[in-house]
Formats: sequence, C-alpha cells, structure tokens
Amino acid sequence: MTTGVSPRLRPSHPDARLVTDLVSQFGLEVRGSVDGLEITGITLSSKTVEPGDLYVGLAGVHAHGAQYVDDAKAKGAIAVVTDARGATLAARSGLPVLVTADPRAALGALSAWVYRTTENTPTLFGVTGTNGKTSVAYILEAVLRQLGVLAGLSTTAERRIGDLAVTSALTTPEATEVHGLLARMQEAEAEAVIIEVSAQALTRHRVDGIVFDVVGFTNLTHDHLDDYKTMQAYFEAKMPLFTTERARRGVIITDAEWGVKLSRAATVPVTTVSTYPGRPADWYAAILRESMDETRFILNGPDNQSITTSIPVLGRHMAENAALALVMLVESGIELSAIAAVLERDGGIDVYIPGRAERIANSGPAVFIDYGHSPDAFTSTLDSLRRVTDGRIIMLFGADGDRDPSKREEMGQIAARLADVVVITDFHPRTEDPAAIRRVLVDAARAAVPSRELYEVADPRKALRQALSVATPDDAILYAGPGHEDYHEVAGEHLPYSARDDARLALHEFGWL
Ligand SMILES: CC(=O)N[C@H]1[C@@H](OP(=O)(O)OP(=O)(O)OC[C@H]2O[C@@H](n3ccc(=O)[nH]c3=O)[C@H](O)[C@@H]2O)O[C@H](CO)[C@@H](O)[C@@H]1O[C@H](C)C(=O)N[C@@H](C)C(=O)N[C@H](CCC(=O)O)C(=O)O
Ligand SMILES: Nc1ncnc2c1ncn2[C@@H]1O[C@H](COP(=O)(O)OP(=O)(O)OP(=O)(O)O)[C@@H](O)[C@H]1O
Repeated sequence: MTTGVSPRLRPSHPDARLVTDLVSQFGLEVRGSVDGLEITGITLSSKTVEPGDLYVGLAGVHAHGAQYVDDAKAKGAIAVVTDARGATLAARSGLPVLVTADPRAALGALSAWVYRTTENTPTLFGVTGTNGKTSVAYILEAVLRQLGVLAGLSTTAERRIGDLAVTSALTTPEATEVHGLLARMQEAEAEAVIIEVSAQALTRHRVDGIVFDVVGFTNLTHDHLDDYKTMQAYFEAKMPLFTTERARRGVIITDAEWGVKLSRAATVPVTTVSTYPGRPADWYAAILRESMDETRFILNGPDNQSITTSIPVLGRHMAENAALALVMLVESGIELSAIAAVLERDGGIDVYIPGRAERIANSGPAVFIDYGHSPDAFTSTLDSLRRVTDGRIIMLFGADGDRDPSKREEMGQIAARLADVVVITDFHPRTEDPAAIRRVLVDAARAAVPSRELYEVADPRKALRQALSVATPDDAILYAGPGHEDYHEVAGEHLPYSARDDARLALHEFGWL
C-alpha cells in the first residue's frame, strides 16, 4: 500500500542561481539574510524537496504548504517563498523567507527563471480538451519519432524523455515540476516537448511561464463540473490556452459547437479540423476502414494537401485524434509530404497508447482496457466497438469517487443503451461509499433499459470474471475506467491493481490465453 508520491524528472546538472538576483528580479520582500545563497531547484511539495531547493509554501485546500517548512528544511531547502500568512508559519524554521502576495500566480515565472526554460526552448506542443489529450500527445510523439525528432512527453500516464519515464500523479504537473521537466528535456536535447494541459492546470497557473508553439483542442463534453459548475465556465477555463499570452497558433476540432466557439474566441491564428464534410473547416478527416486493431483514414487540407494513413487503435475518435496531431505538426512547420513519406515507410502511425482502447489478447473474446471515464468517452468507444464486433458487447465499469458526481447517471444510461450486457463495479471510490456510487450507476442503467442484462459486482477482479463468464469468443468486453493505472484509490490509499494484468490472468483462467 502506498500514498503515491511519484518521482519527478528535473535537471541533473542545474545551474545555480543567486537568491539576491531572484529577489530583485521579482520584487520579493525578504525576511532574513539571503546574501550569497544559491538555489538549484524549486518545489512546492516538502515531500519532493531536493538539497539546494527554493521551497514554495502555498495555501491549499487542506493545509498551508508553509506548515511543512521543517520537513522541507530537513530535506535541504535553503529558502522559502510564501504569502504573508505562510511567512508567519515559516518563521520558526530559521530559513530566509521571501514574501509575495500570490505565490501561486508567481510560480510559473519563478520556476522558468530558476530553470532558465525560456532560453533555447524546444518546439512546444500543448493539447487540451475533455477527452483525447493523452492520445493526441502519444500520437504527436510517435510521428515525431518516426520523423527522427526526439520529443519529451508529459501526459496523465507518464512523463517521458527517450527511455527515461516516471509515472504521473496529475495530468498536468504543478508549475515547479513543469519547468523542471522542461529543463530536463532541454538537457536531453529534446527538439520538441508535448504537454497535456488540463483545465485545472490553466486555472491553477500550472503552465504559466510557457508559450506553446502550437496548441490543439479535441472536444469539450460533460466532465469536471464539480470544479466548474457549468459547461460555459469549463469552456472559459480552457479558452486562455488559445490566446497570445500562452500560444503562437492553435488547431481546433470543430465537429461540435464548443470547438467552433473556441475558434472564434481564440486570439491566436487558428486552423480547424472536422470529420463532418458539412462543417466549415480547413482540414477534413474521413474514415476509410475500421477494425478492432486499426483505423484507417484520409485527411485532406488546403492546397490539395492529402494523407492516407492508419492508427493501430480501435475507434473513429482515435482517427480524429490522429488528424488533430498531424495538423498540429504541419502547423509547427513540418511538411505534410515529409510526414506522409515516413508513415508510408512504416505502414502507418507507429504508436502505443497505454490503456486507451488497449486490446489485451488476440484469442477469446476481445478484451479492451480503456481510460474512458466520462459519458462522451463511453459513447465514442461503444459506438466504435459496435461497428467491428460480431457478437455482444459487455461493458464493465465503475465511477470515480470524489470526482464530478453529476456525470454518473449519464454514464449508467449510455452503458445500458449501447452495450448488450452491463457489469457495474468499484473504480476509485476515494473517500466516498462505493456502494452508493454503484447504486447511482445501477439505477440509471436500469431506468434507461429495464431489460438490459446487468450485474453488480463490487470487487473488480470478480466483476471481470463475471464479464468473462457470460462471454463467447465473438463478444467484446470493454473495461472502461482503469486504463494505464496500476492502483485503486480507496480512502486515501493506493491499493495495487492493474486491470491490464488482471485481464491477462483472467483470460488464462478461462482458457482463452
Ligand atoms: C484541487 C487540486 O487541484 N488540488 C491540488 C492541490 O491540493 P491542495 O490544495 O488540497 O493541497 P493541500 O493538501 O492543501 O496542501 C497544500 C500545499 O502543501 C503542500 N504539502 C502538503 C503535504 C505535505 O506533506 N507537504 C507539502 O508540502 C502541497 O504540495 C501543497 O502545495 O495541490 C496539490 C499539490 O500540487 C495537488 O496534488 C492537488 O491535486 C489534486 C490531487 C487533484 O486531484 N487535482 C485534480 C482536480 C486535477 O488537478 N485534475 C486535473 C485534470 C485531470 C483530468 O483531465 O481528468 C489534472 O491536471 O490532473
Ligand atoms: N477524441 C475523442 N473523443 C471522444 N472520446 C475520446 C476521444 N479520445 C479518447 N476518447 C476516450 O477518452 C478516454 C481517455 O482518452 P485520453 O486519455 O486520450 O483523454 P484525456 O483527455 O487525456 O483524458 P485524461 O486527461 O483523463 O487522461 C479514452 O480511453 C476514450 O475512451
């Protein structure tokens, strides 16, 4: 069992910077002496402080970071940045304290200065949207690799540069970590860096201090209304990524109205992509062929530019993600003909997206582990699966505790409408009562389709076996939720659980593997 503090990637040979320079650069109020002090890093969690760090004590939802200053000092922090309240809390530590009114708002600029990330910056790609960010990021990285370009990656699943990877805790890391990561990628001579940008990241200043060369938008659908209350507020949280303060140009999927609205609100030059010929857009993607393992599509753009290629993943939405990634690459200055040549050479986009419609085995019923945890993600994957499945679709899922409860009913309804068999289980209950979460899903599914074959099985291991026990080799099982993750979060603890490993084990037990 673990409480899950993931390691961070940060520069291995950081240049030291004088605290006196930092103070004058940012006009900080100093309490204590900083003469001659040098810092080599910056962090806002005492748990991840390294010797020589500037520790930033932020007011949080549960605590004030300055409370942990003794822990930070013990790990080697040499000074603290915090607000007025934090300065009082940090005084006892004896560390010099640098005071600013809103440290979170200053964090991006401070971190960029500490790690010098505004110098020699690689080409920066940012991806946002409710669903598809991780997938687009992996596709961008794959195509860049196929083009011979080393790209660093920051996703919900992992932060990675070449063979060096660490597991992610947040979709978008805090600003201190983003800039440390960027500096590490610069050290590794990455020519490009791809960062998934969540709405929360924009709201909480996590990508401040970065100007992306190209930003991409997938879609905006029901999620995170616990944070934003309305879809309009959620839209307004994402919109600033498409302004000149944060980006140079944008690529937007305009299949739905939110994309059209964003393309109008953006203050950067925008290129649009659609999968509907009737929609006004600069580029159109059309599906040519779909199977459980591959989606082939054509993408046509201005000046008769065209590419026909495939992505080795199930789903129209994955082709849409690929189209967005390809147009983002074109907008970064890469010729489509150069991309077409390497994709032709390699037989398509050579990408592995962990836990996104990931097929577990090629024998027995097709089992897909998918990170879908919103109504639109369910719809997209179930629709795609229906088009390529001869037998029945068995949908196994649960819902996150402590995350937007308003989407649960819709998830239950969609599963009941679009699948043939529904198995409802526990996902990450976190601090909520798992039975109460299941009850909402079960009631919504039953109300939507009273005749639907439905099982409620709390233990996910047993639920998976329940799904397999009713499956034939022609059927498909969609296990939505766990994706790449290797834990279940229950009451503040991470319990080991990998749906991918368990699916392999279960397929063995049933004699399918
Ligand atoms: C609501 C939210 O964003 N909360 C974030 C916030 O937590 P918090 O304000 O509760 O922090 P706190 O526990 O009060 O602690 C205050 C300060 O003390 C520090 N501290 C705390 C304890 C300690 O021992 N030592 C220490 O230094 C913390 O680092 C923090 O700076 O600061 C923490 C430290 O950076 C984050 O881990 C935490 O993200 C939580 C886990 C979270 O779930 N965030 C979600 C909503 C989120 O950001 N999601 C998006 C979108 C995902 C998607 O697209 O689906 C994401 O980008 O991941
Ligand atoms: N373009 C899309 N449209 C609708 N659903 C999608 C799309 N792309 C992916 N999905 C669904 O959303 C799930 C999550 O995909 P992905 O991880 O790429 O999105 P994300 O935006 O990064 O989400 P998160 O930040 O929660 O990881 C997939 O497993 C799939 O079910």
